Amino acid sequence: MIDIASLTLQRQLTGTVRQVQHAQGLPCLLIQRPECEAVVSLYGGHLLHFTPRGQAPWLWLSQDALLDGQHAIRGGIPVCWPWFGPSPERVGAGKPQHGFARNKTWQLDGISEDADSTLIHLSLSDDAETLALWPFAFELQLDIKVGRELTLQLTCCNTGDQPFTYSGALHTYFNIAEVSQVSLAGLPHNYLDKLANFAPVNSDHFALDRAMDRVYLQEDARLSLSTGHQTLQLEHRHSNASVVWNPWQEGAAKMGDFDDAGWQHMLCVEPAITEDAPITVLPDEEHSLSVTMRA
Ligand SMILES: O=P(O)(O)OC[C@H]1O[C@@H](O)[C@H](O)[C@@H](O)[C@@H]1O
Repeated sequence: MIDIASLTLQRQLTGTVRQVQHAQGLPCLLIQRPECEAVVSLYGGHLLHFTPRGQAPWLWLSQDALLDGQHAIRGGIPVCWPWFGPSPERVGAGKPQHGFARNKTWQLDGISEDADSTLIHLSLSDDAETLALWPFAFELQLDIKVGRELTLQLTCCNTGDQPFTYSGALHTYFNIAEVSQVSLAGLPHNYLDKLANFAPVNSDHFALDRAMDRVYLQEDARLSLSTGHQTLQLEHRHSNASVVWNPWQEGAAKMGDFDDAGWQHMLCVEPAITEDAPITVLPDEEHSLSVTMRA
């Protein structure tokens, strides 16, 4: 979890939002409200931390996460866009896993506050670097609403004159008390097992007792996740899959930014648009992927 004491105050932006800098250099927004506390990194448009008052943090962040603004951040909610997973054929081989949005610095467009929530508006547009990876003009908007509950809405607008096709995910790392205490309800009985070359598997029981990297094909999932700290209701919108991932001990050990004990305290449950059914956005049109989480 992020240490709020490692954030240096730079500027009070509104009654509930301060611009801060993490000790490793990352520019962030610290949101403190009577209902909750949250930290958003402008690098990646990345929610690092969300804790409703009186509860355990909802999100896991690796103790070894690289918060230097040069590397994708291990934990929180990375934005995977404009593709999910390895670069697909239509994009060309050898491009960054999960797209480029998580490795770009986003712009703060505005902050709206009301009696029970704060809404952070971020955006990212094409530039020479993104056009070299993916030759389309776009504006990507991320609205993060924090209060007693949490909503993220990722909207991509086609600002060019060619249609584009995308996949993506809000790659949420949940903070769990202990792997054996996790339950996840609302999944279909079939999934594609990425650890077995996407083999279809039929199973009516979910237990977090091994490495998993699963694609549950389901539109607009309604899931109930018991983390051992609390039970969260997850409402995915305009997604076609829920991706469930835990690398387990061996997998985590291969990742330099994954702390040794971390795999026992995290589970990713990700609203995703997968390459099975990517979305095409016409010029001047837009598409949104979103999630709401409530205890
Ligand atoms: O290490 P990365 O690029 O952040 O990806 C982490 C994981 O993200 C998951 O969403 C994928 O299903 C996994 O296959 C992948 O290993």
